Amino acid sequence: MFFRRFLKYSTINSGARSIFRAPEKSFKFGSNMTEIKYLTADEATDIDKELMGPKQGFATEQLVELAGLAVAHATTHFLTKTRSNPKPFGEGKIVCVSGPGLNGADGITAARHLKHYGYDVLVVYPKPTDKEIINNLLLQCKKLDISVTQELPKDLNTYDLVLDAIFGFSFKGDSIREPFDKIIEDIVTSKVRILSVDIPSGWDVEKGRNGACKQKVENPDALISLTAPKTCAKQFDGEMHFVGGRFVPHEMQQRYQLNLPKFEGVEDVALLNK
Ligand SMILES: NC(=O)C1=CN([C@@H]2O[C@H](COP(=O)(O)OP(=O)(O)OC[C@H]3O[C@@H](n4cnc5c(N)ncnc54)[C@H](O)[C@@H]3O)[C@@H](O)[C@H]2O)[C@H](O)CC1
Ligand SMILES: [K+]
Repeated sequence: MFFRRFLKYSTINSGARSIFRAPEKSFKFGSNMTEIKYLTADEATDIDKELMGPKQGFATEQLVELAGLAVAHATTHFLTKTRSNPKPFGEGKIVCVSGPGLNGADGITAARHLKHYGYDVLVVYPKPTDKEIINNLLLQCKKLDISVTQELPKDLNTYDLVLDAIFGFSFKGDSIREPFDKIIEDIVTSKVRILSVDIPSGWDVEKGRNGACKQKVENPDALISLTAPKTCAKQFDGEMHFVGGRFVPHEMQQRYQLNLPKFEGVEDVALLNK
């Protein structure tokens, strides 16, 4: 049984580092292969609410920290192992573009971790807020000498990666309001590769790029689905699709039949096969 499981997984090697590549179908003992769960919008919201409510007792800050750390790890895996121009760990310029909600908070948290890893990081936070959680995260970045601006850098094309942390599963509507409409347009028309956090911004949680919104991060190069992939992630056809955030209690995983892949060692991200 273990041998069969082993055969279903492959490892991507890059020097001494490796990351577990899990199949989109994860193994369930004593049964056939069971597909990883793709969440509807309602399921994603329910899981989020339950985790942060009295039933499970997680603080928002805790989940954002765990999500942001997973985003930082997925970013390093992508930049060190991408088929085109991979870079040594800690080398490269990353611009994190953060929206007004918790998707943005995940990105700002990732930016802080990436700076500790040695990356040259810029945070673009276009719409100032009075949310304490976000302002604390921005302060932590500034204390680490990470520049925080409201506009994209003029030399965007010199960056190695854009972290798309603009909108996650609470995005709604058939158009994007200012200033994010222009920002998304500038990102997608640049040459910089994009790693989207949880959902490519502007995609519908279920209909994906076929949703009503015309402005969107149409073709990200990488995606990290947090907690579990949303239905839209079935349409992702970029280079690397990670699932990240190793914090869902086992009972919840079973009740929602998430069928998450096994995370290798201390990894909090797993790469899903396409
Ligand atoms: N599931 C988990 O365990 C965790 C998920 N996390 C991340 O949080 C986001 C969802 O965060 P939320 O705050 O609910 O919303 P968003 O960040 O997706 O965005 C809401 C934000 O966007 C504005 N907005 C909505 N539609 C539009 C529009 N058409 N134009 C302009 N602006 C729009 C809205 O007003 C709000 O301000 C999830 O995806 C994960 O990334 C956390 O990490 C916690 C753990
Ligand atoms: K996003």
